[in-house]
Amino acid sequence: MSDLFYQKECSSTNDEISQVLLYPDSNFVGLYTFNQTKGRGQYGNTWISTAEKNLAYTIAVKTDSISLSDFMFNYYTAIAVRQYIAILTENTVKIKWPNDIILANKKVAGILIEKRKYNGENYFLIGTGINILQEKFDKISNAGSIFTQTGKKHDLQTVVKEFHQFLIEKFKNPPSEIEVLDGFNENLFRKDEISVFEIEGVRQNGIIRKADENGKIWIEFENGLQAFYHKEIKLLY
Ligand SMILES: O=C(O)CCCC[C@@H]1SC[C@@H]2NC(=O)N[C@@H]21
Repeated sequence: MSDLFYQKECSSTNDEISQVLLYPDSNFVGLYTFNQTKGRGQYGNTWISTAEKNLAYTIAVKTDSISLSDFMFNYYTAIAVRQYIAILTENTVKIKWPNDIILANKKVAGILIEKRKYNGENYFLIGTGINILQEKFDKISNAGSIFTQTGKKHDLQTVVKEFHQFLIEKFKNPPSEIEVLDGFNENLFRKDEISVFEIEGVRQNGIIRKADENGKIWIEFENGLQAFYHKEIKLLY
């Protein structure tokens, strides 16, 4: 059964989705709110969102319905969210490795993928926060919303319904791993451009060349190519 549930207020859609995964055959079930009070980001960070301005959404997908490796599924999710926001905004949208969604140089969406077992079934919980109408952001943050970046105000209910259908379609029809990797690299933020990175507190210029099938990013420095895992390197932008 694929359904979409709404909660007026919710701690975290990734945590509360268990309440709506009622049957062993539940798959592609979504839960959303516009008022998430304990949003979680990657690596134990918090995800803070202004009430009634942004979308917090989680879709539960059975792991055995996905043929991609975890790294590739992570990339594929970023590709799908990127594509949806590009279609919605009619703008260029990029993926900042490993899975932040960038519109006009600001992060407008973040993705948190977790694996959990409910009713004896293993699920990917794909949580996406999309900043849609929020007007003000911390000046030093790299965050923005679709509104701050395009000047357009989208209807939250319309967006979530379209987004849910879009993701179901994508997850039911995943392409090959080669296509995922190519699609990811085609939309990689700051690929082939000189950027500033921070490695163990030291700043260095380098050029992003590619993301690989093991989840690493390859960056060219003066002394050659080097590969990094997430958190080993920070792109300053
Ligand atoms: O960029 C990140 O660190 C990931 C942020 C993910 C936020 C979304 S909002 C919906 C879902 N529920 C959560 O608590 N987190 C994810």
